[in-house]
Amino acid sequence: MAERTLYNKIWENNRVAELPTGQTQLFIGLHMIHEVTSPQAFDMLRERGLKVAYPQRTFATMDHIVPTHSHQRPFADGQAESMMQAIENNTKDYSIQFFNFQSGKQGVVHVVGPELGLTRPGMTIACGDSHTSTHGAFGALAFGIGTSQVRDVLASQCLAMDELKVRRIEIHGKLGTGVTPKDVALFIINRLGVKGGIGFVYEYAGEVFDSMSMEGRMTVCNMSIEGGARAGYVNPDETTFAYLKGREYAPRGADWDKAVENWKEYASDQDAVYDEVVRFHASEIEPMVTWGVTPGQSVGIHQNLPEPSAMTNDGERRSAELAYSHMKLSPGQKPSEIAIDVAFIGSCTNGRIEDLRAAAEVLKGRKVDPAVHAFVVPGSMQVRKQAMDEGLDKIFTAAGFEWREAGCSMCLAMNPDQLKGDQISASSSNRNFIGRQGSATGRTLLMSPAMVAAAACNGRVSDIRDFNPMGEALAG
Ligand SMILES: CC(C)[C@H](C(=O)O)[C@@H](O)C(=O)O
Ligand code: SF4
Repeated sequence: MAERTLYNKIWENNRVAELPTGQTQLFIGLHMIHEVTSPQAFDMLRERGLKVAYPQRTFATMDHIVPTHSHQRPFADGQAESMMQAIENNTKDYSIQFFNFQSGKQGVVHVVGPELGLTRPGMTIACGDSHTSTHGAFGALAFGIGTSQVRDVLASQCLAMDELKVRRIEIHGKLGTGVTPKDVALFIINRLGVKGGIGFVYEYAGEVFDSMSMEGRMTVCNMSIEGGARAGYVNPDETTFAYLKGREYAPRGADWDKAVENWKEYASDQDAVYDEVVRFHASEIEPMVTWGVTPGQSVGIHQNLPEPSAMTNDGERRSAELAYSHMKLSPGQKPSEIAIDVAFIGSCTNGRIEDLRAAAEVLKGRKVDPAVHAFVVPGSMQVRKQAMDEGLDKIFTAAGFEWREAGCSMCLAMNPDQLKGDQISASSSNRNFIGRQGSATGRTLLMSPAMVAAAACNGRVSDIRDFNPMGEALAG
């Protein structure tokens, strides 16, 4: 038998049955829900008189619609308030643990699961949200599902799934100064395409991932879906175990040692067989910024924006032309010529403590350009608290950033945080689709949190490497 990947092992371990459709019935170890994709799923359960099969395996939070100026109830927006009430009632009726404001644990679902130690190696994880791939950073098999599948998981703790192929993406060497996991994610998508991962799970490997923090691995796994992959993972290692140790839901005492031994077994075998292997070198990766309307339309900070006429692929060229007309940018421009109106730091891609630390490091002793509206939205209440314990909130506010409550905020703008007109944002989020940040003509530039901070201070897209940590721009 061929040696197995982590994907093969988790799949086989959780296989319940082969279905007549050719799909596999897969057991789901952890199910997370939020207020947007769960209400109809509960309605469907009620209509059929079904119970939740394993309520102790589902955990709820709310994130998308939460206002970030204040968590004060009732919310000013009646629709947001009623979505909030729906999740309160549903979790109560079906005895599901709900991380509400009072718990101090509310936040973006993909920040909350890992930080509470709910996300663990070797698990199958599902959530009605495309960025569920984030949890793969722990060596879990985690995928986003639709509302009818949320119903299926609630009712049976199982999903009918098609088998996926595995592409191993190796990045060798060491990342240069100022090059972050976000740049790695944008680089991979740029090279392999926004549809390149369709039908695949991505296994991220090589020195770059071996030496990456859990926060960084989460950033990269989070964006697997932006490259078309249904899921992405990093094999569990000592970094994974160190992150999990002592977390609220992580095993303790003798159970901990047993769990670690078991988790190690899930890592892909040395000679595992992959459907594809792709290799890059870290030295190819620069700080990245998107210029278009897909996360694949990006350049290194010192490259000029590309010429559509030079693109040999028709679809790519048309997409670039559309992007230029929406973005009001031109081929050949330099990223540093793009002025910004809004700076947003947050989201399940880059709203964790390390992201906030990296941005605060840039902002120490600096001021936001007066023309820029800058705000930071911690990914969860726990991230927010930790940041305040470290004094990061003071650095942000002294620089001119607003310090907000936890939520999805302007990542998706299903709340009052929205671009106006054709404003341009420098954003640490994951999608730059047309209309994504609340205005049909709004424009989004994706980049790392440190790059957002730098852009906020300069009023335009900037190379993070031109800043030193002491608050002065480096000469030259
Ligand atoms: C609202 C939700 C279904 C959606 C998703 O699935 O990803 C959102 O989180 C997003 O980032 O676009
Ligand atoms: S932060 Fe953004 S990407 Fe993440 S779940 Fe919320 S809306 Fe989706």
